[in-house]
Amino acid sequence: MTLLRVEQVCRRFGDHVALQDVRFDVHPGEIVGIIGRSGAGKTTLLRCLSGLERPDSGRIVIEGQDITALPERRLVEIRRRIGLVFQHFNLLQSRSAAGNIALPLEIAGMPKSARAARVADLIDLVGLSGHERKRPSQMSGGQKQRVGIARALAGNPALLLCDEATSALDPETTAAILDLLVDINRRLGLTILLITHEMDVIRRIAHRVVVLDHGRIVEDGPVAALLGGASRHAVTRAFLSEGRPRVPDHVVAQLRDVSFDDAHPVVRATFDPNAAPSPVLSVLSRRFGLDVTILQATAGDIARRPDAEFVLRLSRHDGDALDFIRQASQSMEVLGYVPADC
Ligand SMILES: Nc1ncnc2c1ncn2[C@@H]1O[C@H](COP(=O)(O)OP(=O)(O)OP(=O)(O)O)[C@@H](O)[C@H]1O
Repeated sequence: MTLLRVEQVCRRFGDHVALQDVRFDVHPGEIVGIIGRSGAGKTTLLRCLSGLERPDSGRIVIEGQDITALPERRLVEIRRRIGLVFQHFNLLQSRSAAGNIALPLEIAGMPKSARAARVADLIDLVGLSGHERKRPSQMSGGQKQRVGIARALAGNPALLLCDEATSALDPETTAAILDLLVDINRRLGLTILLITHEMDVIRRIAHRVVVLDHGRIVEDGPVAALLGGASRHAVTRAFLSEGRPRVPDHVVAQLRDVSFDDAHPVVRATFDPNAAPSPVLSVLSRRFGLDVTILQATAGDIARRPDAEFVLRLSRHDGDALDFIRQASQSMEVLGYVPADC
């Protein structure tokens, strides 16, 4: 079953094409990240998905309803099925945390007692107990975003659309808000679509990533597969290289694409610590007679699965040894070759 289907969506502003033939599906319970550089069309897509803007052509089908064909009056009902979380929270300064969360319920005409109970549940869900009476000016960025998320969840949406929801937050608060989104996804089975320009956000919580570039989708696939080296597009590779172990500058300066006499291959390999352990480095040394230098290493978290990534320099080119690393690792790529004295 598909919760959201985007079919051949196009949107132009004068001569400028902001979205071109955009198509993807989102299934119930998925966390999908849409990533793109500035001007890629993310905001335009989000505005189309939330019914704030109509595409020039194509269809956007939410729970079987084509929202591009609906009159404004019916669109209001569909918008209730979508919760929106904003980068700058968009809270009413004159209202408390509880008052902000209650607002969509008031607008929907929910009776006062039911409203109070629902708000109390939401405050609890987003971890804001004890802060319900605070005004936005008395809250931290993370607390304000928790209010924003609770308000978006108030109407029991089928889909949560997050527009750069953590871009205004520091790294620690970002991690806490992303943890909250994962928790909500797991506990409520809620489908989440994140719009971001930060690969780290995708890496941490998304199941699938859609890469948008110049208004077109250039990649759509499981996060683990793309991080594992399945990506083909330069824009995706540029995003993926963010936050990965940096190849030392003196190595980059001497890195060549093709092998040469006495060349030392430089290899990037990712290992899953949950997989059966394998003494990779000592096998390379004993079986293949290679010296292995660790140039960089990092331990991370890909879509909640631990991983470890290394940049290694081998003492000589050996096709069988490279095949061995490929088989022993989750993903492996030869970055290039450096001279012996590098
Ligand atoms: N109302 C508009 N009128 C004219 N051009 C627009 C309008 N809205 C967006 N655009 C253009 O469409 C393109 C996509 O813009 P959009 O805001 O969707 O990109 P974005 O990926 O969200 O960028 P950012 O990350 O910088 O917010 C840009 O070139 C932008 O200048």
